[in-house]
Amino acid sequence: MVSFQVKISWINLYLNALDEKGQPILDSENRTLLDRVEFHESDLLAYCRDNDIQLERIVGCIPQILNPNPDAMSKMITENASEEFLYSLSNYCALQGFVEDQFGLGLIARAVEEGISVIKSTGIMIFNMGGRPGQGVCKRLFERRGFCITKLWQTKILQAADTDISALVEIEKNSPHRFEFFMGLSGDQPICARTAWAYGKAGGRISHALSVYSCQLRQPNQVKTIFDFLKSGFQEISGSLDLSFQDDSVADEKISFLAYLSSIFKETACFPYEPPAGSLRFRSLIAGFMKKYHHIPLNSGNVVVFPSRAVAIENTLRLFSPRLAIVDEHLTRHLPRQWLTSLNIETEIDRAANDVLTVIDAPSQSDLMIELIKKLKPQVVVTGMAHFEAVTSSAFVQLLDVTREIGSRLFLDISDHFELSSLPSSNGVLKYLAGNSLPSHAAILCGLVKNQVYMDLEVAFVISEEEPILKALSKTVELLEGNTAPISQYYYGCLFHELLSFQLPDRHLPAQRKCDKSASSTDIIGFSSSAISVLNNAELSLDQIENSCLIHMDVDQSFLPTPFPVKAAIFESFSRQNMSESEIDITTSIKQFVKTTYGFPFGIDFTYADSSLTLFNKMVLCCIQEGGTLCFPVGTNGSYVYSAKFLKAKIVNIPTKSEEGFKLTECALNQALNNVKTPWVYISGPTINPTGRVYDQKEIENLLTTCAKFGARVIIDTSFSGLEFDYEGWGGWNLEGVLSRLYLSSSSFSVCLLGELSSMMLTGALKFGFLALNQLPLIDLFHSFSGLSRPHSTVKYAIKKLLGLSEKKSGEMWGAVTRQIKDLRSRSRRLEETLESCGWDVLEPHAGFSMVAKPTLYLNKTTRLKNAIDYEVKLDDSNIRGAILKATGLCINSSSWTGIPGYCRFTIALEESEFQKALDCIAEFKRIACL
Ligand SMILES: C[S@@+](CC[C@H](N)C(=O)[O-])C[C@H]1O[C@@H](n2cnc3c(N)ncnc32)[C@H](O)[C@@H]1O
Ligand code: MET
Repeated sequence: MVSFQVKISWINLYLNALDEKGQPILDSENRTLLDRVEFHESDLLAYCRDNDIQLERIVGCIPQILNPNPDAMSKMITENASEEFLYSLSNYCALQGFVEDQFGLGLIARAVEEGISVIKSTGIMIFNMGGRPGQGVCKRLFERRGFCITKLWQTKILQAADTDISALVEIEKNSPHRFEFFMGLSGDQPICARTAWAYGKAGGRISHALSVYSCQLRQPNQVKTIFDFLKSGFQEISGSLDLSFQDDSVADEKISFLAYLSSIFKETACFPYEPPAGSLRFRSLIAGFMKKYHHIPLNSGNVVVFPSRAVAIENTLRLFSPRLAIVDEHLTRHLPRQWLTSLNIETEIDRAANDVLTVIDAPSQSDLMIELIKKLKPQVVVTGMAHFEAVTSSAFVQLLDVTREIGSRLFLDISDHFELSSLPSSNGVLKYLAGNSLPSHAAILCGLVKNQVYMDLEVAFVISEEEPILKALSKTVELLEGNTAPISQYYYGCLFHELLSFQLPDRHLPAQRKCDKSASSTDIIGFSSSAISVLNNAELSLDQIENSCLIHMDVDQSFLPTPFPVKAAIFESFSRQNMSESEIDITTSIKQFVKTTYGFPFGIDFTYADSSLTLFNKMVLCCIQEGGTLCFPVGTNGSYVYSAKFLKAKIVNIPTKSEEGFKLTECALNQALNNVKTPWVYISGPTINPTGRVYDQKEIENLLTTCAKFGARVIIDTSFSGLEFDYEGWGGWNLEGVLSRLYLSSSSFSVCLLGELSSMMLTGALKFGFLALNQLPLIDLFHSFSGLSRPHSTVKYAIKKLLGLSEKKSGEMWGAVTRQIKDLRSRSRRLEETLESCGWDVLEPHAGFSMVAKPTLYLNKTTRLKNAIDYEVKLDDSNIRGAILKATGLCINSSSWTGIPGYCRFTIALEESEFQKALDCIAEFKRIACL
């Protein structure tokens, strides 16, 4: 209220508080109104907010029509403001910067948002709401902010004669929205503001609905957390927020996730490292849920997380590479088309030569499935369960028995019967596992596929009680997917957490479980030979040892602070509902991006995945199908090379030289391709990972020209680019001219562009990979491998938004990227200095967050390492990784990973304090090794 109102209100209060004789009127508690009422001058609830007053009730009757003279409202309210102006304040409001302004409800919206921060959890807000915008609009204002509404009263009143409704007419002129008036008090057909205004002008009486809303927050603390976060600079997003759902439990799910996201964005600047098997917290929560709700004694180590059920099934089949697998017909849709044939069963010899896996579809009804298993004797069975069989454990027991007898591995999919509910219905498989341990030949697969808030937001997990299987599955995720999108793990982690906090700690000791007989190990299929060789020899991520904190300079991910626009885009993507196709149409943006960034207007088919590694792997499969040979320059990101080996690709390494910064040259490429029949050349660029060197325009033109000469297929991987230190000096790429020319000269030559936007867009854990293809047979072949971890629509929305922001060569996003590049450059220098002073020879990087160095001082040195056990080791360029890890807890990649003899790899996009610790570790290692 404004100041003169305060004075009038006091007068009114006295008139009400005293009787005719001037004596105080006492209420039942012997108090007067004077003891209970205060008046303060305040812009809406500012007084309460500034004085930390928490309210039980907020009652408001405030203007809901824009002033017909918008300039009037921008005047300061002063003691000597004109009477006319002060009067107008009781009827009109100004634009408030809320989406509800478009209905004149901006002031109400602001009052509600201010109310959220000052109301007590059980408090109630009561508002007089003119029904002119329509009941739907009025209710939505509250509901999308997490309120439930009770209508206390409703009537129809004449439009106040002193209030000009022409602002509403103006709104109707510029939008399809129609307000709701009535002719006289008895009219029951609504008329719009324009008609009402004309009718009123001509002497007619117009009316509108008036309701009294009583509003209460559904999840007060969580909604307060969300708005608290939005107020910390993310105000613009509040227009997108939509917390209303038909079903209360769905609304609660969204509210609790957004509150969780608010708190992590507020507290932490970056997403932490998560192991490939899945976030430790998430896996512990899954295990905790199994323990508390289903009495199955599992721990986080029994759980491996996958991006989706389809990916889990395909990857598992690749790990075992069985001759024959039987897969539930509902689960074969995303398997490679090449597998879905029965033609190979008979011709055992052909099969061995082609190394093709055959998958037979089967109905999930257990008697039919069992019959098929008995007849066909598959090595792997993946099946779900019919609904009528899922309640008791008998069908599961039968499946366990028959697969054990035959010597098949069983993966049982319980996705359709798994409920994330505080009262989960009976589930035969889980009931069985409460009393029996899971036999070694069986594992449980579960996709979380029933999301009603964010359709298709999927994560899957596999449960096993076999250590080697769990380890191998985790490594398979690492090799084929890289990681499971952390944001999806956060989402479901939040749900599990809510369910667990709902339950009292279990005070019963877990029941003794029976140990099931296992199949004899000779009968049962083991991992494929390529899998064994990669799993045993590849330098994959190191397992976090409980309670020890490893420092990861061996992960291709940025742990630098997530900048403001990125947080905003992610939060907004989860705030929304009903996104339109155009808002998540990422292809237009990516097309534009590759055209302006690399001069690559050639893509006709775009595919997206959670990571570029996943897309690369599908390309490897295409290469294998075409009988091609993958050619990697020496000094390629080890993860790519290991994945190609795991997938059994034919591989040729093209030599690179130290004096050329381990860059691929035309000459070396020429020599190598001379001896390869169907070459597929992998080029990481413009920025090369791991060396951090850059190919300039001339260099890439020469390389492409050579590739074209041999009709090679080229995979240009831009995933690590966009953070070049000296952009001006380097000048960027424009491939359009050279490729147009080369495409004319060779028909089998083709270039596909692979990329990932996380590093250059600073999205950290929010990964988004794309692949642009432009040759038809290859496109068809590529799509025969459809089992991809596809980015969720929220990711597409956020990435599209950020791409839009990045296009502007100014503004907050641009500033953040520029700062990041400067920061990485200075870090690369700091690391270089430390390494040089500790006896390493560094190859100075020119871009990105990965660099290589040679441990010259340490090679062939025999060192005594003191750790849990003392041991002596003669250091070389590959065991130095283990030695540094044991001595200091720092993880780097050795030369086995970089492929460059002598050179180890370091990533530098660590959280600042971690980076400093890493530098200390390098110095510490020198002290230890040179004792
Ligand atoms: C229709 S009158 C209602 C008066 C009285 N409260 C009642 O319910 O009868 C609307 C009131 O809202 C007040 N108002 C308008 N904008 C305001 C703001 N930003 N902060 C506080 N009060 C405001 C006006 O001063 C006016 O007293
Ligand atoms: N006379 C105003 C109107 O018609 C009421 C102002 S305060 C809710 O909306």
